[in-house]
Amino acid sequence: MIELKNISITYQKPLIKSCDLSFPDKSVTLIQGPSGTGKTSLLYRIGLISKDENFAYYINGKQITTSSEKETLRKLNFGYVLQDSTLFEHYDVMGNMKLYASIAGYDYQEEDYKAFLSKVHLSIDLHQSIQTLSGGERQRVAIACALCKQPDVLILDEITSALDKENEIHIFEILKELAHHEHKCIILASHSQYAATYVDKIYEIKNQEIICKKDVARVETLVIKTKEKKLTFAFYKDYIYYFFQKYKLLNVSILIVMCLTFFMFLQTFVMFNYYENNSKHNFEQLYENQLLVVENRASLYTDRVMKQLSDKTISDVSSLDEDYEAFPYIKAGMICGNEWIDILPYFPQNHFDDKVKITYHDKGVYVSQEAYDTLKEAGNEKTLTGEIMLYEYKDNEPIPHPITVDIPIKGVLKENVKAPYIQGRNYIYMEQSMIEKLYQEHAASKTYAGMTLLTKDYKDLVSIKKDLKIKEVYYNTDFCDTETISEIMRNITIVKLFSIASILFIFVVMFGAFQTNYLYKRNNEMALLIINGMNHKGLDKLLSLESLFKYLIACITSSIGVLLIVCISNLIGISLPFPGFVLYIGFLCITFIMSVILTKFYSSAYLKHLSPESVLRN
Ligand SMILES: Nc1ncnc2c1ncn2[C@@H]1O[C@H](COP(=O)(O)OP(=O)(O)OP(=O)(O)O)[C@@H](O)[C@H]1O
Repeated sequence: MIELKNISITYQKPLIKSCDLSFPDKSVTLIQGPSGTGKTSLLYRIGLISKDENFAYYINGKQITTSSEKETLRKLNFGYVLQDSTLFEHYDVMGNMKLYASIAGYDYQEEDYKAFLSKVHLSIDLHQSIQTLSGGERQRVAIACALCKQPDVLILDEITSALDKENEIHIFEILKELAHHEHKCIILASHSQYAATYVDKIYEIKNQEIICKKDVARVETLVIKTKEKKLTFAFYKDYIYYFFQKYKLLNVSILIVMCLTFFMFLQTFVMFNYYENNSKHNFEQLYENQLLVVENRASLYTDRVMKQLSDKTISDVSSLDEDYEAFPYIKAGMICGNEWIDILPYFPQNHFDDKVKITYHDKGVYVSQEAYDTLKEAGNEKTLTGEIMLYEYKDNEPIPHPITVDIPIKGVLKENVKAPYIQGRNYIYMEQSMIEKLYQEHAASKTYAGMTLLTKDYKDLVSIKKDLKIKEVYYNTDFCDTETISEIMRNITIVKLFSIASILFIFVVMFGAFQTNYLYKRNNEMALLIINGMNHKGLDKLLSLESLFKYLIACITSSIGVLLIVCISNLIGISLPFPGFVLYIGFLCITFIMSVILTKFYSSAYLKHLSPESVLRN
């Protein structure tokens, strides 16, 4: 037996004054009254649909207070057939019955569904669309759906309004049979003139009072089910599938937004990595991963006075942790006419082949344009013939060693090629190994004016510079302008992060707009699910699984899109890199976490404000 004590209903003005009501088991109770007197409002309270808690609710003498008790009752024990809105429009007849059955934890065969339909005297196709049913058929399908939950209590609101007299009477007979033979507690609100004959108890609402007009029901104890079954994965899967069908356009729009965002996100990574690597490569062409260690600030350029490298500086350099190669710098040069030409060392990594204007021989020295002009005037156009000077140090004073050479000139360097060792432009580049060999052969003591350090990459160079600075060792930095490169790289990273943040921001806004729209369109379905006992956790899970499904489709589609673009661009000669595996997994993790958080955020906010009673009334 269901009992409501001290129930009163007031909206802007009082609708029903305080009273006690009871609804016995194995009986049909009718709530009568003129339109607008509060029958539906009362049914929402009896069916635990309303959030109004201004009265005491008892089942078999036990008071029901918590929302989880109410949820379980709605899920397992109550069946509802409410005015116009108990069917899920996008399901067919069997889809609707299946959904109601699975919410309460039942799974039937086709034959069972046909039996439920025949209980309400319907013999329609199980796969007929709900939208094609007549008003009377809809009402009977709605009763069949409620019966699929095998409810102990049936709440029905104006279910015969669309039926002719014969069918109306038929329905009342069915309800009576269900109450008396299947032991259900049936409570209905109806205007029908025939209803009173078939019911056991009648409450009439008149002048804000409820009076019991008839009571032939025996007091029985309601058998209440409490053992809840968890909703199966199949339930969520079917539900999501059907909803994708119903809101195709909206779902496709959400998917397009997600795909575009993911695509832009990946593409930004790919493009920026390409740009970053390209810039690095270009800088490597422009600069050398090289520096010259000298004894003091005055010798930073080797065309100035150079001091001998001290033991302390040599030991400071040899104690560096980085990966590098060190070569002695031997001060060298030659006098040509009235001009002094510096002889500087070059290494295979200096890529002079890209900087040559004229090539004369396969091997030999490179000369600057100015040195070439000086040599040409002296009649030395294609070979370096004459005396060059190599310096060793005695008591810190440079002592020249004149050596006669006849070396071919490999090529003349372009005019814009500046030698970082010196400030002038009159120079000859000779292979380091050749300078060292000549020095070994002619100098008595091996003393050096400096040390050239070569690193494998830019990163090591930056770190060596830092260490040398700490050790207060002087070095020439003109080989590689690390500050400018770092600044440019930093700027690229900032632009990259800013672009990604903008894309994510657009994603959040667009996703939010679509998701909110999507949820509000589903008000009716969500309200029906809540009424039938699905709690917020279940709905949360449903919406999260939907999002996950969309997320997976968007991920796969956009990844294929990016891979295709990279492949096509490589085929047509633009060598875009593939996004790295770690980068890609990172991207998937970030976007997945964002999708989960956003879905949770939007669905929690939405569910918090969703009132099934208001939704049904609209
Ligand atoms: N949430 C609400 N806020 C304000 N007024 C409400 C609310 N819900 C219902 N009402 C009002 O309460 C009155 C009773 O409505 P209710 O639907 O319960 O009546 P009813 O007897 O079922 O009517 P009918 O027979 O026409 O279906 C109506 O005037 C309605 O406008």
